[in-house]
Amino acid sequence: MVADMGWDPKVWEKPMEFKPERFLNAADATSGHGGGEALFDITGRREIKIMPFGAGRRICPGSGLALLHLEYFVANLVWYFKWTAADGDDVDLSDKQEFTVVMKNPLQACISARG
Ligand code: HEM
Repeated sequence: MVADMGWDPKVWEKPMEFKPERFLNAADATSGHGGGEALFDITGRREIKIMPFGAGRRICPGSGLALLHLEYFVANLVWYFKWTAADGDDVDLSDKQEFTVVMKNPLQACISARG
């Protein structure tokens, strides 16, 4: 059901396309209000288009900490390593049923330390 939300073309433009820029301009995504117009709201206060932390009274109380931590973590990975796609890499986001549902052809990244 949560996955169906993410694939709903009435909610997301070209939902199956990898378009991380759809989440840009979302400075107030966690608070649901504040500066800038958010393209989405993960708190479910205004609308529910995506709910990685649940919604309502039992929403994850650690979401603020988690988002801060993840931003720091990803920023460090970008800062310390050079990222390139593996030769002949062809990402296919379609479902493949294994023990869990996985990507048919996941991204294979080559990383090397920045000099
Ligand atoms: C990326 C990281 C995280 C994700 C995706 C996540 C996601 C979730 C989800 C989906 C729920 C269930 C919400 C519901 O029942 O509607 C939840 C609950 C909860 N999370 Fe997180 N969480 C994350 C990190 C954290 C962190 C860092 C903490 C604490 C420091 C935390 C503490 C909790 C607690 C205590 C609950 C239970 C809330 C309740 O039942 O009232 N979570 N989380």
